[in-house]
Amino acid sequence: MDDRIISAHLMMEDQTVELSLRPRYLAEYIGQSQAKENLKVYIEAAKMRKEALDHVLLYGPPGLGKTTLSNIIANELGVNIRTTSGPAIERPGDLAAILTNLQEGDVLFIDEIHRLHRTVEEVLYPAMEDFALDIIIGKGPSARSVRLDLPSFTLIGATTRVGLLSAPLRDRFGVVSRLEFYTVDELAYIVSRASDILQVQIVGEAALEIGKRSRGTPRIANRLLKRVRDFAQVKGDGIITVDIARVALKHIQVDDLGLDEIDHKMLRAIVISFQGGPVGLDTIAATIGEESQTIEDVYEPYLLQIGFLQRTPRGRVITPQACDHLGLPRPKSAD
Ligand SMILES: Nc1ncnc2c1ncn2[C@@H]1O[C@H](COP(=O)(O)OP(=O)(O)OP(=O)(O)O)[C@@H](O)[C@H]1O
Repeated sequence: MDDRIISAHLMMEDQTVELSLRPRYLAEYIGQSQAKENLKVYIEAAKMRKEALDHVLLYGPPGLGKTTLSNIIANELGVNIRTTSGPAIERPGDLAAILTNLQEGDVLFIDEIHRLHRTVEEVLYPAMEDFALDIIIGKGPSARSVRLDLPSFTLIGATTRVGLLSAPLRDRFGVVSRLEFYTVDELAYIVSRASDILQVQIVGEAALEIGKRSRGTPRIANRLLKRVRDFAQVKGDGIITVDIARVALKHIQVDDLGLDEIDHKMLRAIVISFQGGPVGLDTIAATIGEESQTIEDVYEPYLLQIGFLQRTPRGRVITPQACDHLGLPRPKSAD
């Protein structure tokens, strides 16, 4: 179970708070200017033409706001959104039931779309292309295919692993947007906005401090804010000052770049046990007792982004910056 404070995965405790913090309009959605500007134009154009928006694929590490953006798109279009996920649609019939219940122009949001079963994916192709459902009636030689018209709709697919999408599925998305890690200033803004909604007073510098340690990820920023708020209430007078923020973050063991004990353990293992690498992902995973996939999807992207790890064909290699941050001597491979 992935229950680290700096996990970008959605946790039970996040759910109620996330709902209240979720921006509802593009104007409230901070950052991601490239994706946002383009979507603004496409949404406007679809509304002018009174047509469904082209299908949209959103990809990037977890917690960057794919679900939030999908809800905003539906909201801006003034249509309903139906939310499901790749693994939840077990059979073609399940997808057919969802598709036939959509109304003209609706958004169908499929999270983790890379996990759709092949047989389900095949139902999606004509649905995306022609807004039609091909149903096979009967069995054996007398079987025949009947085409059923569907209302026009927008499929929004979200994935953390775009490389796992089959080419025919990927090709059917007219709009493909990669969500990027957020800057510290953007995260500080998200923290300030969330504090307003939660009615907690926070000073600008404290919001920046939380932003710096949120691994470029709004979900983590909001979670850290909640923990820091607790400290401000119990150890202070309820106001989040920079000192309170620092004390709280120290207590919850998130360092000034947002790394926790497991990140430290992993990076240290690469330096000490594997002389800085290259070392294979599975070996790292076995050494620190985490799943390779979790490391690859959730933790590693940020370490790559801040230049602490490099991916080479022979495995992961530590960088001089990472050694300096950990206070360890640079191995030969890192120089
Ligand atoms: N651009 C943004 N501006 C303000 N808040 C944001 C933004 N993006 C995300 N958030 C906040 O972060 C939380 C997590 O976002 P969201 O659930 O959309 O992430 P996600 O990328 O869909 O994650 P997952 O990959 O787990 O589905 C939201 O509840 C919202 O409060």
